[in-house]
Amino acid sequence: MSDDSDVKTDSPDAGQTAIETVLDSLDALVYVADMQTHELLFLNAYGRAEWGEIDNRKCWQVLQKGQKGPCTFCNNAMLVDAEGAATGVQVWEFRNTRNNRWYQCRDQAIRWPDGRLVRIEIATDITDLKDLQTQLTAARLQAEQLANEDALTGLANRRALFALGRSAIEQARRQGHPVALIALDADRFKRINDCYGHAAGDVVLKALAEVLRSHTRAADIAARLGGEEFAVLLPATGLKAARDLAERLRASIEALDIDYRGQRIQMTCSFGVTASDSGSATLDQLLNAADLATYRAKAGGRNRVEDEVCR
Ligand SMILES: Nc1nc2c(ncn2[C@@H]2O[C@H](COP(=O)(O)OP(=O)(O)OP(=O)(O)O)[C@@H](O)[C@H]2O)c(=O)[nH]1
Repeated sequence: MSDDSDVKTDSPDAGQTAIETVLDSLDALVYVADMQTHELLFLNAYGRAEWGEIDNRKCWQVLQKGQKGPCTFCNNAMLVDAEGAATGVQVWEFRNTRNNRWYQCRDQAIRWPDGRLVRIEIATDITDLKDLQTQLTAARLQAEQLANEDALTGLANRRALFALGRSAIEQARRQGHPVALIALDADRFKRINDCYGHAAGDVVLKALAEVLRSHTRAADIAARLGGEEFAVLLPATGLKAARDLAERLRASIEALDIDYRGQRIQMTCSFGVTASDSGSATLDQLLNAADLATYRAKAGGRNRVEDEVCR
């Protein structure tokens, strides 16, 4: 038995209509362009709705913005090999220059009915996915930063000092360089909190961190170990240079005149300095030696620098 619909789908025209119906129903851009001239041979309904009719134009004239010639990123050359045979599907991601949306493009060279090789592209909009990826990357970077950064001062935290410090010390040991550590502890910080309030104490800790930041090199690691305790790890630095730096830090902190809501706050710190000549000490050993020296600085009257060789 044969009815009207059988007759329609059997005819070449009907077949073409069916294929175009399928292509025009896709939630994706499908286009075909001549690989030599870039003449646009087919654009499905999705493409026409987004970029307009073909109107005897080339692919780059329809799909891209303000170009005077073919796209600099055109991948036609990758779609055929040296013998002119199709190389298969090339998948890539691209941000369209006309609508700024992201697409995953699947490109391929195919034989057109008249025998020439043409380029077919199927491109799906992945903008939402890209936005999500961007948000996830930003969130991951932020989480990594938060995990390594002291929230109040923005300095490295204890965890980061250990993570970064171990590799800095390892490098110093391999190169036979010295490595030094300055520990500092705010003097009578409880009084600052008690007199001016905890928020004022926070402002003072931030000012102290700023002094450390402004006196250290990129390779140094300034960290807040917790509370009012800080440390600076100094790669390729011997005891004498570290002591000199600690003295400059001490004087700069003593000279701070912090304005907190109209009140002037001064502070001092006690410093313990240590160094390992050949970089052979561990970070724990450096911290312990610096702690001993800090303890002596506190016991000796505060606002001073003491040192301790780390063996
Ligand atoms: N504002 C503020 N205060 C903090 C923070 N962390 C710790 N502190 C305070 O720092 C003070 C430390 O006090 P202590 O350990 O007694 O030492 P100190 O008063 O500095 O005395 P010395 O170390 O002996 O000179 C405490 O009052 C803590 O509450 C913080 O993040 N912000």
